[in-house]
Amino acid sequence: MKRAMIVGGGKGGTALLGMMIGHEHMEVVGLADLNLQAQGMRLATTYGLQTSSNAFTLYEQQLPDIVFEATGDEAVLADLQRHVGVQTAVIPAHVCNLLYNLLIGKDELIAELSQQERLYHTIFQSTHDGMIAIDDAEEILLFNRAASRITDIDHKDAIGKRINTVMPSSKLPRLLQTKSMESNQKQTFENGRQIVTTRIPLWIDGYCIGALAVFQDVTDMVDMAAKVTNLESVQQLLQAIIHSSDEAISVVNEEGEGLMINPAYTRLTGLNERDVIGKPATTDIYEGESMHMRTLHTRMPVRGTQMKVGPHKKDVIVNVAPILVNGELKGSVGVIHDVSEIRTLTNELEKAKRRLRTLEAKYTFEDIIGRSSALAFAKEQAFKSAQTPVDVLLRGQSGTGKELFAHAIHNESERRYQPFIRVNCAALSPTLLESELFGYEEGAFTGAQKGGKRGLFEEAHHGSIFLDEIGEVPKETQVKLLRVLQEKEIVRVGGTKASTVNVRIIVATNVDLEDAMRRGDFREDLFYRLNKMPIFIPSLRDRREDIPDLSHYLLHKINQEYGRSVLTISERAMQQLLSYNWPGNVRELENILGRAVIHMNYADKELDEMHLPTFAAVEDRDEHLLSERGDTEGTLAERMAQYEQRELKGALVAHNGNKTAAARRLGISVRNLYYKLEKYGLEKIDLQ
Ligand SMILES: Nc1ncnc2c1ncn2[C@@H]1O[C@H](COP(=O)(O)OP(=O)(O)OP(=O)(O)O)[C@@H](O)[C@H]1O
Repeated sequence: MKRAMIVGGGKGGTALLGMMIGHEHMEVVGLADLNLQAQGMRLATTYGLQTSSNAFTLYEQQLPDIVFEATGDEAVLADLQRHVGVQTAVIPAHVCNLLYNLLIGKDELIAELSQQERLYHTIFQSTHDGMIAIDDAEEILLFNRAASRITDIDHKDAIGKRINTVMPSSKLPRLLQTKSMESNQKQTFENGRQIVTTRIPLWIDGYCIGALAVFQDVTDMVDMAAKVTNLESVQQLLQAIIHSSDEAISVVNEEGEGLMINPAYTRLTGLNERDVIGKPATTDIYEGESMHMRTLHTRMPVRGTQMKVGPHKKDVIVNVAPILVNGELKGSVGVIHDVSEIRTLTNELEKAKRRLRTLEAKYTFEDIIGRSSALAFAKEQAFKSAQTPVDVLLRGQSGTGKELFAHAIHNESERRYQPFIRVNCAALSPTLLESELFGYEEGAFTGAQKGGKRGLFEEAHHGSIFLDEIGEVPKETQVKLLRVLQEKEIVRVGGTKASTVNVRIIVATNVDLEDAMRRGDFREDLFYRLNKMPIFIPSLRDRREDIPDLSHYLLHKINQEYGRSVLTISERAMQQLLSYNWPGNVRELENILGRAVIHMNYADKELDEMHLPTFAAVEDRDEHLLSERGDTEGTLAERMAQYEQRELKGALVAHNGNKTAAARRLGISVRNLYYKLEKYGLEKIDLQ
């Protein structure tokens, strides 16, 4: 064991003395200083050391092997060396100071430390941050409790060891070279703990005497952050999925309070987040019991519940499922499928199918435009009769929409998927009409088809037959019709066997049937049989309030037919349309609008007065034709003939030369009209 003497009894010497007490190779034998401090004195006295204010005297008394100079006063040391040649070592003042401040484990010394120093020590040991200091030889000077906890290394195994032998991954030695601070560096220790550390070079009096690391264990934080980040991204993902869905989705918590909805939900129900989030689902959009609440109570999914939701009472199907996490109820999620569109499409499809099947019955009650009470009454009667098997008589002027009604009745009845056969009784000769309606047996007449032919009544079996212009049916055929109406039986032309047909008969006429009866042209029994369910379709002039709606509807129809895009009708044009008398009813309105659109430029978007014919002129011409009546001389027959000619001309003018329409308006057959025009030389009448 070497005998050591310490020169410098201030803090540095005291600290050095403290370090060496109990050292296995070194025995301190004296402490010399001009100005010995109280702590040094006490420590020396406790351990029975010699103290002196004169280093030479003390040397001579103790004759140590080595003299440590702990104050940095190298002059004293140099003198000693020169005079006695003893081995000396200089402990720089900063090292001494560091030792003094950081010295641990020597309870006696600690007890001597000042209040402030004790406070530093307590903080240093109790701080949650790990602290490791090394000296300029990379040896660990300092290793606090937190450092032990984080590194799993006992401070006793660390103090005094080279840091890399204890902690191979330590970057602290690097600072001795770089001498620059490294803040908030991430590092993973050998035991897997992750830390964030700040490494600080230690400077005293311009010397870098070591390095200090202050670090925190962030392993738990990193784990948590990873979890949080993960959770956040999962939540965002979930939200993105829910938001992009076209199905309306709502999520509630276990209490049934709204947590989340998507835009589709708002679109469907009209409710936004403010109305739903945090609000109880007990008073939600659904009629009756809340599906969410039912699911939360039963913990069972609810599937395929049909409901009507939102301001527009849309048809929806609701599915709700409980949200169970590890068997614990966390809420429920509801998905609402809007099926109204599917319903509409299905209806459209049905309509299309119907059209295909029946070829003819294209219109429904929705296609009958007009809100006037007169039309509404007729529609209501027709609608009601459609629900029953009753045969219907449609009456009204030409062009009022009788055929439209016949279609609508068929399509509203339970026969809608069965045939709808339309027959224009005025367009066929009496014999042809009979064979068409009732069919014929083989050899019934010359040219009759081999094997005979089914009649239209048979074709219409289970469906409806629409006999238009019933007033034109010859009297012989009327008898047969009566039989069908009464017995639902037909006998083919040339046949004897009656066969049953299940047909609803809808007939229409613009002829005054009572008058025809009086004239003997129409059978009374047939009339009364038909008159069970008469429906009168009002003339357009008697429901002028329907003209705007009808005009726009027809304009749209014309646009589609002609590939045009006329959007509006000007105020003045509408006034014109409203003031006209409409002898040709809706058909005439459609014709006039159609002609106007044809004459418009492609760029024109508004139908104006100038596009319409001069109604005044049309009416004047009618007036003129009528006023001529009074001035005419001649016999009754001549005057009758003249009157007839004017009526014929008037009807042709009103219908723009359309002979079928003119004949309809006059209540005569087309054949008859041709005959009369020929008779009066009016075939090439100038309509302008
Ligand atoms: N209320 C209405 N809504 C929409 N379009 C209508 C309406 N009434 C008639 N129309 C249209 O007017 C035209 C004439 O109608 P329809 O052929 O049904 O009349 P009608 O009374 O049967 O005529 P006619 O006695 O000359 O046979 C058709 O193109 C029809 O679509």
